Amino acid sequence: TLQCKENPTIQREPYNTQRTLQCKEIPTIHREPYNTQRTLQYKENPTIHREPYNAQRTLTVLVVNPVPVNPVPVQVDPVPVTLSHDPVSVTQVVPGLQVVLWSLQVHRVLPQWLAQPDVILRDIRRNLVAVGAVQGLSPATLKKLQDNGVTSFFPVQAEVVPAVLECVAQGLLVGRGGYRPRDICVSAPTGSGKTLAFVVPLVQALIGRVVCEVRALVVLPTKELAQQVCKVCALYAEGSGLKVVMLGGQKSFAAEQTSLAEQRGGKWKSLADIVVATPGRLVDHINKTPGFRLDLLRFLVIDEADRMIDSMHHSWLGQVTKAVFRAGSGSEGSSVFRRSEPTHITAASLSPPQMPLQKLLFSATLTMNPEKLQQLGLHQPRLFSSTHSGPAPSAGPASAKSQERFNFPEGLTEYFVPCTLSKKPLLILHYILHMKFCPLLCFTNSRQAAHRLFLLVRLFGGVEAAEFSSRLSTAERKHTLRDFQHGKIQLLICTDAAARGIDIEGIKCVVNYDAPQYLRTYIHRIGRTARAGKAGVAFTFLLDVQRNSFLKMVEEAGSAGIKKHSVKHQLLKNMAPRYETTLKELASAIKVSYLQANTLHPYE
Ligand SMILES: Nc1ncnc2c1ncn2[C@@H]1O[C@H](COP(=O)(O)OP(=O)(O)OP(=O)(O)O)[C@@H](O)[C@H]1O
Repeated sequence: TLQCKENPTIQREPYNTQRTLQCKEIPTIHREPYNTQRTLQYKENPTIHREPYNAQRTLTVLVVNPVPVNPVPVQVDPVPVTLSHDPVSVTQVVPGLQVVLWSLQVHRVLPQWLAQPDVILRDIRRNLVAVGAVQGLSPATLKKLQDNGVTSFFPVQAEVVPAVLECVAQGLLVGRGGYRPRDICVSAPTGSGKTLAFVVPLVQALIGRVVCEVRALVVLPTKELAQQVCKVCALYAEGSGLKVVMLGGQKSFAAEQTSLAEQRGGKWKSLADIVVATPGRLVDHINKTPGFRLDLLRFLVIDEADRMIDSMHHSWLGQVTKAVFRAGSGSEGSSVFRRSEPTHITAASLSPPQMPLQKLLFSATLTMNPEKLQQLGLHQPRLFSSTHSGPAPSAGPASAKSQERFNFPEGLTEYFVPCTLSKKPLLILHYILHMKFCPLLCFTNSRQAAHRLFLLVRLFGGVEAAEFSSRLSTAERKHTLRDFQHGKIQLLICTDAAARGIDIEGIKCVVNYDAPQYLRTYIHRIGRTARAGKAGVAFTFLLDVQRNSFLKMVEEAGSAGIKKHSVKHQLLKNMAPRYETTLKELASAIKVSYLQANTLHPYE
């Protein structure tokens, strides 16, 4: 009998910190002096929810140099083993055997909720569902959808809208069957309609509220995205009495404070039901705005969730959670429903009922890494996904990363364009001027590169171009996006500031002028086209040195196939003389702009 004990200092699971794995070899060890390595497997019950990220362990026993037959069974003392991804080796000298080496290796097995999601069909056009056929929608919601021209739901909406509505079918306090509602995670391709999948049920759930309090909070990574989602919320809340407030720094801090709460009769009253915010601004208001309370928050929507998890080092979620379960907050005195941070479920903890906080996560590239998702403290999560999970990520972060697979929009065609550094500007001009790919969204890897390319295209002439990056002020960025949307700009040269979530109708072509370094970046960039079931093309310019690794990355990620698109040298040749002149003009333009920048900001 071999026994190993887990190190009791493992903190991740509050109520079960030590286990004993017992493995018995059958028959006893002395039968095989020539076969010195065996694998014993101990499988954990996969239904155990307390431990979402590792459900299977392998104990490998290596018996070195066994002595001849010894009929007495070998008893090995329990040895504490710290759980880790790498095999942990322990050496013991055991009577009857010279040395026993054994190791405990953790095999990461995806928990059931991640391995077997509710499937979202990918093909939007062929899987539209008439809104009237979707369960749980109120007549007011149906009317609103009709007014906004939505007659059918996209697959993600047809799955997620009823699932959220089911959680509030018995009111905001309890979910289905009287239980705390499960958190919901949604992984569906770019442009598949995730925004309406949460806006519609949120508005319907809150429409009957009596007192105005912040009950829904939507957090997004950038101002532009927050503004876009805020617009959709406002559109669906219009006429319902629900108030939607945006906190993203578009207005001054004081103006945002005024829109959140006001003092009446010596008491603070909320002026917002739904708040759409960027994390930084949100935390500022939590800490500095009197009357801004989250202690009745019912829904926390985290859009672009994988990116928001990456920004967790700023601890915005911790601040939100603190505000949600703030002890001694105003509502505690006035409400019969006290609120405390959920811990173990006991009969006492369920009475009186308290307002549950339900988290809804959305992304086109939602991480399937349970350890990352763990940071969000999800409650019995339910996953809706259009991606079929691959094999469980094996040990170690590197291998887990390389196996990530995502779904690409159905109508997207991907190409790579072999090129050299000097040919890239000519190629982009060729795409616009000769191939008439307009409007064209072009991504570079830095704001300097975007600016240089913008100057070059402008000097070359014949193309209405603009740049979009952090070089521009918020107002300039807003105007640029609007002009692009209205067709006044043919070529928008941008950084990854425009890669996520931005929804501009009519973009038929995306060009990765600089190949993206990360798969997620690629997926979000190319996802600016082929939205809402429409067709679109994406080109990626690849230098020879980038080619193999990039193509491997894209293929492994689940791309339907990336084709080669070569542009004949002859086609670019005609533009070459003008291009040479432009390059010279560009050199002096950059010099001038550098000198100007240094005169204006001599210390930068
Ligand atoms: N049921 C529908 N009928 C018609 N158009 C819709 C419907 N649902 C969404 N759309 C449109 O589809 C487009 C894409 O939707 P949305 O921006 O919500 O996609 P997304 O999944 O959030 O994309 P991303 O991952 O890039 O953020 C929007 O222009 C939206 O108005």
